[in-house]
Amino acid sequence: MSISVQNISKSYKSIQAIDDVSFEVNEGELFGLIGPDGAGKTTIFRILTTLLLANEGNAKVLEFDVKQDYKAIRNSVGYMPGKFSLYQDLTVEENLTFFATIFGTTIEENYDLIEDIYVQIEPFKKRRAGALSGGMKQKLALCCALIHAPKVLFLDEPTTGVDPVSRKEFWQMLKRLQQKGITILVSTPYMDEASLCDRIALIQKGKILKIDSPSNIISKYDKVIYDIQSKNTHGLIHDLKNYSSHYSVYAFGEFIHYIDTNQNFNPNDLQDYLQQKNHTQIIIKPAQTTIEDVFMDL
Ligand SMILES: Nc1ncnc2c1ncn2[C@@H]1O[C@H](COP(=O)(O)OP(=O)(O)OP(=O)(O)O)[C@@H](O)[C@H]1O
Repeated sequence: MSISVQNISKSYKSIQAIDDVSFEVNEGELFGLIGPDGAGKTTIFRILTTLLLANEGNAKVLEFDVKQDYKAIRNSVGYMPGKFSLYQDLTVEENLTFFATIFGTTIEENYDLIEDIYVQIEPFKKRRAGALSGGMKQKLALCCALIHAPKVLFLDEPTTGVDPVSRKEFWQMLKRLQQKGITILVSTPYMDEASLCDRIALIQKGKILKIDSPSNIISKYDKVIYDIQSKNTHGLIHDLKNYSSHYSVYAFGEFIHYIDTNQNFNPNDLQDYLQQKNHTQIIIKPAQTTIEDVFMDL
């Protein structure tokens, strides 16, 4: 077991940031904390990286206790905080040297671990970190978190504000790091990234609502979702919400996702209803369930 969290709670004055959270991350696993802003993800990261004490519960990282063994944890984990963690006025190279030095190592010593990532930013090594693009900042921050060869890597919303191509590349990098034996706990508000993790915890309002592999979470979802479209999207949402047997209606990409309460739901009846409401170019077809759909129904 690389990470073990047992019944952790934390409040900031009257705000209950996390409430009785428990989960475990296996050695070498890529585990995702998936949830919207304010769900409590950063609080969990800060407790596990020994920057914040929980009010209740216990947590261990690499068998070290977050309270008693905080020094050992700090030496053996890498942390990439959500908010930009680099020194904006230092260059790429200076930032990396700084992080290597505080961990008593050098860039050369662990270069093989960061090489894949560093070669992409090396052409800009004399540029100040503050003048890098979002994707490049993210790669540099990852290099800095890796420079002391941590066994566990904590990545808090590493892809927030990063363009889709860089996001994709970033996840490919994470997979390669995982193959090198690093355990990774990553958080993201992007539901499409959830499917790239081995297991995920869906978290909302400080509580973990589900923990499983993305495929199990989807296959255990027992409702049938329909993709619905018509020429008048705004009116469609309104009319679907007024359909007497509707269960849920929400925009999903170019379609509306619709779930009916009736087990014997007949799409033709809904088609007739929408035609009566003067909708045209109506499409009703079964949709693929996604993690986002499961989340919407929690
Ligand atoms: N220092 C603090 N003082 C008071 N409230 C806080 C503090 N830090 C976090 N909170 C509150 O605790 C809750 C959980 O915040 P947290 O930052 O852990 O969530 P998050 O899932 O990481 O979201 P975000 O991406 O917005 O940071 C939120 O309601 C937040 O407003």
